[in-house]
Order: sequence, then structure tokens, then C-alpha cells
Amino acid sequence: MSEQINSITGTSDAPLLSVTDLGVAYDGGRIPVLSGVSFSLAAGRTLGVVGESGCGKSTLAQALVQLLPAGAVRTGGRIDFNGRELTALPETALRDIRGKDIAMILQDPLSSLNPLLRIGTQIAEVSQRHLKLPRRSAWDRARELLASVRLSEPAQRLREYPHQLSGGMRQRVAGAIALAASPKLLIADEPTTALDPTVQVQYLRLLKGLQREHGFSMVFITHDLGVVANICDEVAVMYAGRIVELGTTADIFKTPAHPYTRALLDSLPRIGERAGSLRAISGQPPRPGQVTGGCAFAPRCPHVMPKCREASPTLLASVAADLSLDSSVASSVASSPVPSSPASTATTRARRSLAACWLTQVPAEAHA
Ligand SMILES: Nc1ncnc2c1ncn2[C@@H]1O[C@H](COP(=O)(O)OP(=O)(O)OP(=O)(O)O)[C@@H](O)[C@H]1O
Repeated sequence: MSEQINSITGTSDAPLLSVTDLGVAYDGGRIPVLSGVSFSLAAGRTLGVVGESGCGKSTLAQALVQLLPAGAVRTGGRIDFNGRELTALPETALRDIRGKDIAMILQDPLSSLNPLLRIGTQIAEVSQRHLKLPRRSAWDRARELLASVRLSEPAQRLREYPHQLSGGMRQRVAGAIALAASPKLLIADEPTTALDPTVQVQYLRLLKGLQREHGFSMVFITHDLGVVANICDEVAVMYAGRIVELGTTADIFKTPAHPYTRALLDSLPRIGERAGSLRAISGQPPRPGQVTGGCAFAPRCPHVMPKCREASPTLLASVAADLSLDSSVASSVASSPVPSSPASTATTRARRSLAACWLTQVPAEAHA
């Protein structure tokens, strides 16, 4: 599976991060919240993880650093990072990796910053701990990091406390802390959601610039496809705890295959529309534990077929769905071992992405 996914990203290098068939469940393992999640990410690339609220994005972020909340357990799968299987490491080894090789930026920096400690102390302690810098050098580095996240008067900011800064400034401090030990992977969980739109744009530019400079990979979690378009090389679209479409940002935006991806794109405001006029997708996503068999999106899908309610499709090679195809043509695309005539037409639009949808799947040989 990961070999196939790598071929989508267009990178031949061994991935920095590889997630295979990851499952997580709450309530001591009884309520599945992530199922069969697989993807890989090469060095220096950014994967956007996108989906509506409650689809499992933050749970995935927590699972990546092996910091699931109480009551949640990994039910299967593995996570490989930088040549090591994270899911097999003891907690002591994980503690060395978190904050050093893998850093996180969360939506609300107040929840990650200590209100009682000066900004400088909080940044310096990361490089003291993980890079073993002496205190003086760690403070010098903290000042440089504050300058690199474009915080004005860095020397003065070092002596301030989180409450003395605006939300945008605090998020820059969170960025400086995340970069303090030169991580290979940055996981950013909705880092711009709480910021004003203009500050959001500045912050995304900053992150992209820092990534170019330092070369880290990013998993960027967001419900906002507009943000994805700005910052991500690849996109994983999540629905009800599964990845339903995975491909390059260009493919996902130009030729979305999964009806849910289309619905997300259709919900974006169009040029000329009033700001805030986001069209909601009708219906609600299922809550964890409510998914019973079949495709979880079937109850909301305008292209649902009987098969969709019977069995859950896995993430397989897809064509850019011509959703005007009637369902008989669509099912021939899905089930024919050698593409028949209408399917051949469809395979001319075959592209390098995966989708978990009966309507859009084609046999692997059609991609040759
Ligand atoms: N500690 C918990 N115990 C039980 N269920 C939980 C817990 N934390 C989250 N959940 C449920 O797991 C599902 C996935 O939550 P998660 O926070 O990962 O989704 P999300 O996509 O990040 O949503 P949002 O965008 O709103 O943050 C949700 O239905 C949520 O209610």
C-alpha cells in the first residue's frame, strides 16, 4: 500500500513518515474513531489532512506522536518515522523524539504555552533539553528563533509572558518553540483557525518560508480547503475516521474523485460571493460508532448506488469521477477487470490518486 501511495506523491525517496492501516478507538477500544488510515510523507513535503469537524483529524495528529487522550487506544497498524517504528518504541524513546524530531503547533497556543514562564525560558528549554545547549547559548538561539518567526523586538519579547502578546504573536512563539530543536516533521493542527484572516495569510507564508529554509516535512491539519491550496503538496481527505481520497493538491482541486471531496470543494465560497457564505454539505457526518457497513458517506452522497450501502470501498486507484456517468456505467468502471468501452473513456482521465469510492475505482493495470 505505501509503495502505491508513494507513487502518487511523485517522490522516489524513502518516506520520512509512513502510516500503515492505523486504527484508533475510544472508550477502551470499543468506539472506532480512525480505521485503516494509510499514507506516507517524503522529506520536505507537506500533507494537508482535511475534513469536517469530528472526522478524526486531531486524533490522527495525537496518534502520530503517540499521545492519545485517556480512554483512546491504538487498535492496529503501525507508524514508521525516520527509519524507526514509532509504534514499537518505549515511552522513554518517544519522549526524546517528541519536541526534537517531531514538533507540534496547536490551534490554541495558550494551551501549549506556560502562562507562568517567560517566552525566552520556554523556547530556550527546548534547545537546552534536546540539543544540550548551555543556558546562555539556548537564550541566544531563542532570540534568533523569535527573529526568524518575524516577531518584532525579539530581545524584549524573550522577557515577556504569553498574556502580554496577541494571538498571532503567541502563534509565532509556538512556531519558534516548535523549531527550537530543528525537527524533521512539524505537525500543525489547525494553527491558523483562531487567527484573523490577514494574520492567517501572514502565518501561512511564514510557515512555508520556514519550511523552505529548514527543510522539515509538515502534516497540516485543517477543515479549510483554501488553506490546503496555499500550503500543501498533497492532500488526505478524511471522512468518519477514514481517508477517502489521497492525492496531490493539484489533482484533488482539478479533478476530485470522491463525491465527498467534491462536496467540500463545492462548499467553498466562490469569487463574488459574500464572505462567510460557505455552503454547508447537507446532512451530518456519522459520529464514531454510528458507521455500520457500507460507505460512511452513502447517506449524504448524491451518487449513491446499492453497492455503497453494502460494502465499504478501500482506498484504490481512481479516475477523476465523471459524476454525470449513470450508475450502470459507473459500476462497470468499478467492477470490470479490463476496462470496457465506457470505462476506457473514463481511464483516459485516470490520474495518480486514490479514492475510497465504488464509483471512481479502476483496476490498477488501467494506470500503466
Ligand atoms: N476523549 C474522547 N473520548 C471519546 N470520543 C472522543 C474523544 N475525543 C474525541 N472524540 C470523538 O472522536 C471523533 C474525532 O474527534 P477529533 O477531535 O479527532 O476530530 P477532528 O476532525 O479533529 O474535529 P475538529 O475539527 O472539531 O477538531 C469526534 O466524534 C469526537 O467527538
